Amino acid sequence: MTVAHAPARTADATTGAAAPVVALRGAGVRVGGRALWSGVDLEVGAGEFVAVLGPNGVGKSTLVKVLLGVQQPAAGEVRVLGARPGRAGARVGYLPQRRSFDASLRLRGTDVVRLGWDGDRWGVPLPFPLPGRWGARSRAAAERVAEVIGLVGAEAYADRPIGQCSGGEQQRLLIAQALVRRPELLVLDEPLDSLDLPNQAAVAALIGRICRDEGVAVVMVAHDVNPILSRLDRVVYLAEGGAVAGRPADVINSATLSRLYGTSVEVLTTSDGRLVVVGQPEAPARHTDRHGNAPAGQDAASGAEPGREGRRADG
Ligand SMILES: Nc1ncnc2c1ncn2[C@@H]1O[C@H](COP(=O)(O)OP(=O)(O)OP(=O)(O)O)[C@@H](O)[C@H]1O
Repeated sequence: MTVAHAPARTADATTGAAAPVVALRGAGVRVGGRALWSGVDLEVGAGEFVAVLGPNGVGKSTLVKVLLGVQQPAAGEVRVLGARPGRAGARVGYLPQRRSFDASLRLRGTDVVRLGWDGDRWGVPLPFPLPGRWGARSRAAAERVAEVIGLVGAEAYADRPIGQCSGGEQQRLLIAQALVRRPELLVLDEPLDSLDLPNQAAVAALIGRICRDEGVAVVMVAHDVNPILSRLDRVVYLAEGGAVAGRPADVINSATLSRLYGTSVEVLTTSDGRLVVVGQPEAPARHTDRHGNAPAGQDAASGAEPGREGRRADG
């Protein structure tokens, strides 16, 4: 895989040698007795931004689970911050896919961010100051919470109940929650999902800034690569049985994707520089739920033959 510049490294827990933030070598995974993807080679250095792309159901969220240590790889080697996945604790921040809050939820944005600091130990923070050492810890937490709320630009609505914040505002607060313990790696599962275009652009810019200015490595599952395309260092494109990783231009092109999927895939560039992938094989039949009740042989969304509809990369 082409690496634009040498990734910054951390010490490997076993060997003591310098190690990238994330390293997958020949990694593969099986769920429910079925191989999802295999042969994934990927290195992510400090401050690098990498997107995980591929059709629905191909195993993007499963790759996230592998990085978090929740899902064991079936093949190859996976290291996160120089250790086996799941060992890095607060050094890894995580934003799960599709979280929504009930409008009547009383928890404020600030409380949600604070849960990222000590929610695993204390639940919702106490509303009164604590004395002594606990007071100092509590003040440090409050300062860090205020700092990350500033970092994501959420000051104006952080004291509002989270359920009354917009989708974009909630997403910024959840990113702040994932950042509050100063992670070196941020793993984001479709953080732009269900946001409108201006909010997609704003949250993408925020994530890019976190990478560049804070030196945090970001691995982000994306349904549409376009909002983040200009900010990415690398992409990993998953397919049933295979994968390809590299710089966006080296991966998201007709020749590479046709080779990966074993069928003719066209990557078109629109006049405003957006990528559209045409002919990418649709997800396996398991994902019929995402396509309504289309008649056999017809896709509900596009009316096209399954797997032949145009879609933005990756879609
Ligand atoms: N524990 C499990 N047992 C059996 N199958 C599973 C399990 N977890 C996930 N799967 C299946 O593995 C496949 C990959 O799931 P995953 O959520 O990783 O895909 P994805 O690429 O993130 O999909 P999407 O784009 O729709 O979010 C799906 O077909 C899913 O149903």
